[in-house]
Amino acid sequence: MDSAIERVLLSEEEIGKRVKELAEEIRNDFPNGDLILIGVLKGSVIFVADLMRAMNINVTMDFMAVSSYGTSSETSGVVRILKDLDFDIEGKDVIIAEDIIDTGTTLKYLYEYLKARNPRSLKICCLLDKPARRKVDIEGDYVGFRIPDAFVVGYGLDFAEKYRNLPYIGVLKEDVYKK
Ligand SMILES: O=P(O)(O)OC[C@H]1O[C@H](OP(=O)(O)OP(=O)(O)O)[C@H](O)[C@@H]1O
Ligand code: HPA
Ligand SMILES: [Mg+2]
Repeated sequence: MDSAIERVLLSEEEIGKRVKELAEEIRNDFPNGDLILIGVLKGSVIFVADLMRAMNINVTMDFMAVSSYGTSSETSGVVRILKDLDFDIEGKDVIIAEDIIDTGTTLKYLYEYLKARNPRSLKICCLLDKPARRKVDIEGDYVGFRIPDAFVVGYGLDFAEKYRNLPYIGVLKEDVYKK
């Protein structure tokens, strides 16, 4: 285990199993496929890659880049769009795939922003949900795990751009981010 990690919250096996279940839930809701899966850079990259391969239906992948955390462990509350979609989503079935809903600031902003482009349907799929920290009213339609209020890294999630490549999700030691 990496020395910056206090404890493993979700093992590689637990994550893999749950991602497959989420993919199946989505496939059951959209059996004809033709979905657009929108990943939110960079945290969702590993989740999106695993989720779409487990779905077994036609999906198109696109990414948006927004940033509110920068290199900190606290959200700035201001969401900036750094990269917009490559495709038009009007009349399409769209799922936003996120690694985590924490305060909800990022997803709330993104949801309203994409809704205004008139997709046929717009759903939220998030691997992790930290309800204790929520500041705005937003819920995932497909939620992997509800987790306690701790700063977590791994499986795409970073602290100051590090630890994204850990295969598990772990709680970061406090002295690493409170220094
Ligand atoms: O619910 P919130 O409080 O808004 O937090 C969740 C968002 O914050 C993180 O992104 P970050 O801005 O760190 O970018 P990254 O994905 O590149 O790490 C995370 O990946 C989510 O997108
Ligand atoms: O717990 C977290 N870990 C990493 N990035 C995050 N962005 C919001 N919450 C988190
Ligand atoms: Mg981050």
